[in-house]
Amino acid sequence: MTDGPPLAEAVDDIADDIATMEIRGAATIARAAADAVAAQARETDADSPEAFRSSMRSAGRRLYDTRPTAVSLPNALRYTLGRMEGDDVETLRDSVLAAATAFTDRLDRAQRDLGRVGANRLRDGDTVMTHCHSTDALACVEHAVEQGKDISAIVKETRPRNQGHITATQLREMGVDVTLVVDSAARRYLDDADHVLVGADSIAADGGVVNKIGTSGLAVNARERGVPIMVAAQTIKLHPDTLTGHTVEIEMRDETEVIDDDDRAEIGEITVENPAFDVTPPRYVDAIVTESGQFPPESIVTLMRELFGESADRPWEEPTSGAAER
Ligand SMILES: O=P(O)(O)OC[C@H]1O[C@H](OP(=O)(O)O)[C@H](O)[C@@H]1O
Repeated sequence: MTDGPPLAEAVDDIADDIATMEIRGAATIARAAADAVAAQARETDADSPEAFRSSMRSAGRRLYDTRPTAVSLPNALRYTLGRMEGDDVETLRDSVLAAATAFTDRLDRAQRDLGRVGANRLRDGDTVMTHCHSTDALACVEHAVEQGKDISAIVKETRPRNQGHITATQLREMGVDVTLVVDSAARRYLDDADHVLVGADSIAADGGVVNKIGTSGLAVNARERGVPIMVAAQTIKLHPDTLTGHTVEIEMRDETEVIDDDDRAEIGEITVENPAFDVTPPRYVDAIVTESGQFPPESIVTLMRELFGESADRPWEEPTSGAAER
């Protein structure tokens, strides 16, 4: 719970579901955040413009504090809260609802357009190796299949939460042949792969790709084997804070995702670490596929500047004292 203006039930529910990963995947999180913002705008009983703005910021902070790594979440808040305008409650409410709808429409369009670009990199008969579960990455395969290409997949299970099982299920629904392997078998099976295809939770200004833990090791092995590494990431994955030198916070998740309490007790005193993400340096990435085309990682900064300028707003934060409220 957050101190401050009351939150719509949907905001608390969605925030809890993001934190516990009932809702997961960067694009899905962004959509859920926009839905939560819309619910707050609809349901708040704020009766003055100031109270309305404060209530929306409060919802934004509750959502922002759930998971730290996927920038799609703050970018969803930037888009929806950043377009809040008006001098009365009804106009403010309408502006937020319109922004939330526009944002989710853009998400759908971006993933479709990105899928079309990514599919062009896949040839008939190709095999992709996947890591974790990414809707952006799967959009590329789906589009290639729709083009009539025969695509196979080697799917890494992706410990500790086994999101590879979701990938395998969805690829089968597309009619793709799937071979599921444990993470440690990846190098052995890279010889059978034509591409490594992964998503991203955040992309830094230097082209570094923040994605599920294990991506960087996979990329290094793929480079050594000569297998190209393709990252599918719509532009809401671009992390504007990195333009000004900030680093991306890597989420550390609960130890019980790695080992249950009984097994742990049996082993004796140990330290357990569970980072959810790692950073793949740009030199191991061949292409970042976005809805605006594909980019070598080193030039992604140009796109980032175009979209965000030089700095990133934080419209969920309280204005500093003395600053005029927009
Ligand atoms: O936006 P889409 O492409 O669906 O997902 C992007 C990324 O989000 C996931 O994180 P988590 O499972 O939420 O920790 C994975 O790391 C995946 O590559």
